Amino acid sequence: MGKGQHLLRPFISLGGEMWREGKRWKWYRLQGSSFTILPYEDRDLLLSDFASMLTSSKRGAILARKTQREFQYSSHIFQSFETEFFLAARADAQIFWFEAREVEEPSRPKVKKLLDPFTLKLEDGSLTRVLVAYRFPSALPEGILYSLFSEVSEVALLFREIEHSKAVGLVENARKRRMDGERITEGFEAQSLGDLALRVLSGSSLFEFYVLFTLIGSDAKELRAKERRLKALLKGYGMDADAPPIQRDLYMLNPCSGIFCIEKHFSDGESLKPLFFLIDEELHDPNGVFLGMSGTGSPVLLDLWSKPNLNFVIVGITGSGKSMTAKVFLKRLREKDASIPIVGIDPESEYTEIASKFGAQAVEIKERESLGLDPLKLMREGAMEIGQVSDVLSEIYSIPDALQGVLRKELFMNGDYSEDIVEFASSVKDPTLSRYLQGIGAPPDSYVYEGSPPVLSKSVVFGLKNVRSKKLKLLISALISSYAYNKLLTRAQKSAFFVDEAWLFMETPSILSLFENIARRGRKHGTAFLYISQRAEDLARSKEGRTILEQAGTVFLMRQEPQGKDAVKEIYKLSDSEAEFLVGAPIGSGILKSWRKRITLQIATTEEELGAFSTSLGR
Ligand SMILES: Nc1ncnc2c1ncn2[C@@H]1O[C@H](COP(=O)(O)OP(=O)(O)OP(=O)(O)O)[C@@H](O)[C@H]1O
Repeated sequence: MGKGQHLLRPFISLGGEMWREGKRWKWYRLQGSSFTILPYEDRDLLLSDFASMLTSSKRGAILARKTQREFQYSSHIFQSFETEFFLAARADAQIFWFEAREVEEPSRPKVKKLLDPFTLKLEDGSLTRVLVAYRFPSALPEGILYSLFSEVSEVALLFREIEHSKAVGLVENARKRRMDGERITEGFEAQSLGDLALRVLSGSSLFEFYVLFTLIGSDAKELRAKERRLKALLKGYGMDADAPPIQRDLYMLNPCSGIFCIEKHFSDGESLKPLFFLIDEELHDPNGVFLGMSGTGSPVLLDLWSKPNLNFVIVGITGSGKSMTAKVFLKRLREKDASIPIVGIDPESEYTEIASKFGAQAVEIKERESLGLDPLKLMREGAMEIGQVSDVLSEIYSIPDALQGVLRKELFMNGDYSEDIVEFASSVKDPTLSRYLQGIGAPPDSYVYEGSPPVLSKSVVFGLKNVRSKKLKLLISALISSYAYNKLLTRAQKSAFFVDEAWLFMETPSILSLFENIARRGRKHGTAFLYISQRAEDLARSKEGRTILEQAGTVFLMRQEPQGKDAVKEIYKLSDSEAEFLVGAPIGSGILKSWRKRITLQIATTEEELGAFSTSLGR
């Protein structure tokens, strides 16, 4: 379209008033949220807040601004985007939505000159063009404006409440004219007029509103390309926008230039809900560990200790990037604070090779090696409770329910009189129970119990790949985690305990519940519990597994099997599209849910990390 035609557009009209009434504005910074991946009920709440904020502000502007930033981790620079949201409202309005915080008017580069009627040159040398939406379809998908951020540097919604008596007159008039078959020119096409009239007549506020898009380019070519792409995007939604020749005013969020104003559009608060755009995916815990980039390109910083619950669950199919996530997290955690001890249970010995990267000692456990993990001694040291010892032994030695009470009683009565668990097993009076416990005194199990336990320095990862028997793997994991937790973590102020391949334990509820117990006690000692697993759907089937999944303050959901997605969908109340997203999630990405926040996340690794932390298969 030739530029001259802009002047003929019907959306500049005469009769403007000053929009911004001098200096009686207050600016607020508003908090965005990851609207698009929230459950429907949470979205509805946000939309209602949005409508309430408009109604209470009465007149103002909501502004979203995207800035490209460089984010540095170590010596690596990552390109990131930050979206900031502002509200300009009348000084007497009470604003408390979206964590509104009063701020100075956000500074922007000043206009240097008008290059042509549709292009501004800014002080920083960039070129700017402000487009105004002049056609809206009768139904808009929610969050639409947010989807335009790929092209647009700023989105602004200017709104002004129409005095009620005037509003009633306006909608009545428009309705009459429509009934008379007259063309509606005043922007009522955004919603069904009948509904709007009803709502306005029953007391809803009517707003005059404008939607502005600010494009910024380093030169005319880039600006033109952005404008073309934006218009194409808008067309897809049945919207049109163009640049009117009052660019200086529009840049200052003023829809009028002297007596010229851009064409008015009207809506009530309810119908403005789809224009909600306070959307970003940000998780910036102060002092958090850098994990990667959110879906909106913002760096994600996670501080587990700032959450009311320190558990961190990472679930995804094999190869989705779970261990990479855990390794990167642990390494960067230690870089931030070298005093944090880490204990890890590593059934496939994936971490032992690289344990030094997060300052941990690697203990590779072999099957016929004295480990000194005597449950009686652990009990005496306070690392395990009688109930836990009895549950673990019952499961490992397949003791029938009827005899479990007997075992517990024996432990209670005679535990203290036996030197060690082998002696205890041979002194058990009940002959049937005694038969079940025979394995305790014979190899290979006896190796687990005899000798002295490993001397542990500050942090340790136990690799269990060489323990082939699943039963022994489970037994050793249970005992060694209790031992190490008690030795290393209970005295620290902050610590981390991780279990990879946690699905291995799903058939042994006693061990899961031991972990769960560590997680629960961990809160008191500041122990962050990382629980890394495939097969979330299988885990969710056991009571203990489900508790761990449900109660984690932070969860990273990575790629899921099509047939397995339903469990995570149900537990974490995911929408259909989120569940679908997880089925196709690329390596290293997924949905991170941390306390009240929910974002999509791509784990960012440096070359060095990728090289060091990839499994041989991955490499
Ligand atoms: N964020 C990432 N960026 C790039 N590549 C990655 C990322 N995460 C993982 N990978 C690659 O994918 C491979 C598999 O990842 P990883 O071992 O973490 O998967 P996993 O989910 O733990 O699998 P398993 O359950 O089999 O242990 C890695 O070896 C690495 O090469």
